[in-house]
Amino acid sequence: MSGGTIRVSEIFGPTIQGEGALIGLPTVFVRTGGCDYRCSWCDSLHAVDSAFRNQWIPMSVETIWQEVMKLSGGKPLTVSLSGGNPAIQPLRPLIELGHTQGYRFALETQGSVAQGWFRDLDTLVISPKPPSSGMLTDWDQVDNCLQLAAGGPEVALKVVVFDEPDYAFAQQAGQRYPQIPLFLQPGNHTPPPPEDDDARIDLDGVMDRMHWLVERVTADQWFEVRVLPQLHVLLWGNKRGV
Ligand SMILES: C[S@@+](CC[C@H](N)C(=O)[O-])C[C@H]1O[C@@H](n2cnc3c(N)ncnc32)[C@H](O)[C@@H]1O
Ligand SMILES: Nc1nc2[nH]cc(C(=O)O)c2c(=O)[nH]1
Ligand code: SF4
Ligand SMILES: [Mg+2]
Repeated sequence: MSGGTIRVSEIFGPTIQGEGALIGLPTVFVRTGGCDYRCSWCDSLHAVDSAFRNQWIPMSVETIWQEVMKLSGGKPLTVSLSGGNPAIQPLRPLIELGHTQGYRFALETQGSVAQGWFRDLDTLVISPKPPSSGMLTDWDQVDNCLQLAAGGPEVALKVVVFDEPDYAFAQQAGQRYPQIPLFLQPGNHTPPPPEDDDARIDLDGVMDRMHWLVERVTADQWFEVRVLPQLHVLLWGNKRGV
């Protein structure tokens, strides 16, 4: 066994990456269990809420890798590491193993925990949490994440926006990191678990927020930002495993 075990909520795919910088790219997801945050609107509570802890399996790197290989048919692709907060798991050995076989790794995190192995990633997406989440962003930690990633992965920022205060927060993020591509993503209202498979998100609300966001950034002549919906949410709602 190489390294410690990783707490896994689910492994699924291939599907397409539905969000941000890699939108549309075929990918296999490894979703880790456990998060140091609890956002009011988290759409992945099954990987956050300790009520689901019994569904998080401690897996060896080898077992995870077998599953990724099976799902991808052994053909290298980008593995998306999400959660929960994947940054609290010992992921370095998994990334090292996958790289030896030509796979790439994109990791999604809120930027609250920085790891030395961020530099080994191919893509790092930091998604600082706006006021509507109820969480407080520690920008020093986001800085640490970016410092540890320097010279390594492509980095992008992604901010979920539900309302005007969230939009102002996103503008601050853009001003703080003018060199880093910034993606704005309208929030969705997901019904809480155990509803999953067919649970309907408020698609009309998502579309309204998307329209509003486009109007907002164009009226502000904010021409550096990118506005994208969650493509997988438009296609499948909050269904798991896609
Ligand atoms: C479930 S999180 C897991 C990774 C990490 N904990 C994070 O928040 O970046 C993956 C992405 O989904 C976004 N997200 C979570 N709930 C959402 C919602 N209700 N609407 C839109 N995006 C959401 C997060 O902001 C993050 O960018
Ligand atoms: N297709 C697809 N794209 C995604 N992008 C981010 C996701 C996530 O939940 O982290 C996600 C997800 O769950 N599915
Ligand atoms: S940080 Fe990410 S996984 Fe954790 S509660 Fe917030 S959106 Fe959910
Ligand atoms: Mg999701």
